[in-house]
Amino acid sequence: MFTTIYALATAPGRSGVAVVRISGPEAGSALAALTGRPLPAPRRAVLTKLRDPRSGDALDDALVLRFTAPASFTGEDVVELHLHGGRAVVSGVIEALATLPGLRLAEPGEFTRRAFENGKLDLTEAEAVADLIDAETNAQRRQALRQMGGALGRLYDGWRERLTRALAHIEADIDFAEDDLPGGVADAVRPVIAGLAGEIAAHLDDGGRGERLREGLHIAIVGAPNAGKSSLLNALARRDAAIVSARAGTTRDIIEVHLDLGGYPVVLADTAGLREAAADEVEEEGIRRARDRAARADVKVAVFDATTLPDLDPATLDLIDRDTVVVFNKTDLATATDLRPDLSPILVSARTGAGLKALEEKLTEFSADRLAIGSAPSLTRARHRAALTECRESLLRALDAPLPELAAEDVRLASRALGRITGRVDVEDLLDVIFRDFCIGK
Ligand SMILES: Nc1nc2c(c(=O)[nH]1)N(C=O)[C@@H](CNc1ccc(C(=O)N[C@@H](CCC(=O)O)C(=O)O)cc1)CN2
Ligand SMILES: Nc1nc2c(ncn2[C@@H]2O[C@H](COP(=O)(O)OP(=O)(O)OP(=O)(O)O)[C@@H](O)[C@H]2O)c(=O)[nH]1
Ligand SMILES: [Mg+2]
Repeated sequence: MFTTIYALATAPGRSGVAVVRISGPEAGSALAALTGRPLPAPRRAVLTKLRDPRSGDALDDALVLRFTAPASFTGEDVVELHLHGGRAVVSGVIEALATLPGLRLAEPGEFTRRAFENGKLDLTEAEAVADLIDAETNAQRRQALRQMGGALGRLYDGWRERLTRALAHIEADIDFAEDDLPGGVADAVRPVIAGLAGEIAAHLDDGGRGERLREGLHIAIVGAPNAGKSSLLNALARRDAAIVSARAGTTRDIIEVHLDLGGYPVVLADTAGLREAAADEVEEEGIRRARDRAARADVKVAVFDATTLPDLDPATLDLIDRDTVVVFNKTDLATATDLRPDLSPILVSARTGAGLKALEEKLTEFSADRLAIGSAPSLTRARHRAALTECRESLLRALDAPLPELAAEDVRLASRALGRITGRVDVEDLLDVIFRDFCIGK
């Protein structure tokens, strides 16, 4: 039914070891063609010479490993070639595989897609494989591992089972009722549906933490020109990411750096200094982008120049809300910094590094507050959120339905919405979109 696919599973380029993975019915014969020997026992690594089957040219002394269907990652016959990670070794092996009948290069995510299609993983677990590969911080890794272990899928499958039973109840009522049906859903089923609608609402009302943990918390640095925003970004990033100069209006484009704050992923953005009289239309556009980023950020760092105290830039003051950390910068130059305790400013010097640790701690606190996940699994994608919202709406409609037949149809829709998240029902149209974002070889 499936062709046999192959791809480099490790990162491209020169490396210590490179792994080429082959999956499908011809995986074993491909291995035999490269070694010219009988197949090794499954799940046993064997050191062997690989040769180009046409020329007999030596390709590598490799460690090879095979898995037999269905006991493999994809559920198919799988062969792994653990090669010396030289470019010519890898390209030689890939070219040799290309000449074998019934084999073709895998598309991004195709191994994992096959694992899904062979029932090894549900869709949330497959998505978690991609998330684990993309995980850059401990908290992201923990969330991905939990989902890959099936926690989210089990939650949704459990809900779906409850709906299946509720549906059976409603259908029995329809079958056995006398001519005069009482309207709507029977009293026995009502609390089941209402209860589930409530659980889904609570699950949805998580402040988007699972999704944010995947994407990273967006923090925008805002303030007047020359306040030291770019200097602060560089100090927090510990590299020279943004241009710093004594001229007001230096930064125009948004400069992003990725930080790991106590295991939480953060996308920190430097923005153009806010002022009324922009020097030109380029700076004007920069300020527009700065305001836009500030509006969309999860958290803002409002930077003020402490040397101008007690004057504080009004445009920056305007942006302060409960998601804002106030920073007084250039405290190495300022004399009076004990003003405006109402703003709880963090006193820093981007130049000397004073106060940066306190700022990092404050931002870590914000990140933990916005991103920390509890013991229950969180939804991690807009796709999950949309399906759950649809599910809940169908359940609420079922409760209001004037006829049991209509209620049954709404419960069916609700159940299908859940089934689409885990990939139990009609997902064909979704799969291309989901697996497109995977790495090649995964
Ligand atoms: N060399 C190598 N390392 C790897 C992978 C791989 O494919 N190859 N993985 C790939 O992502 C991950 C491990 N994931 C795997 C998941 C399932 C099976 C597997 O053989 N499953 C069988 C048998 C289960 C068992 O023995 O308990 C099965 O599910 O039936 C293998 C690897 C990470 N490390
Ligand atoms: N003494 C002192 N100077 C600083 C400090 N932080 C920044 N500066 C200086 O202030 C000037 C402006 O710094 P930038 O980081 O470019 O300021 P900015 O807020 O990014 O400015 P724009 O991009 O124009 O909005 C530069 O000359 C910096 O060296 C500080 O903590 N102490
Ligand atoms: Mg700047």
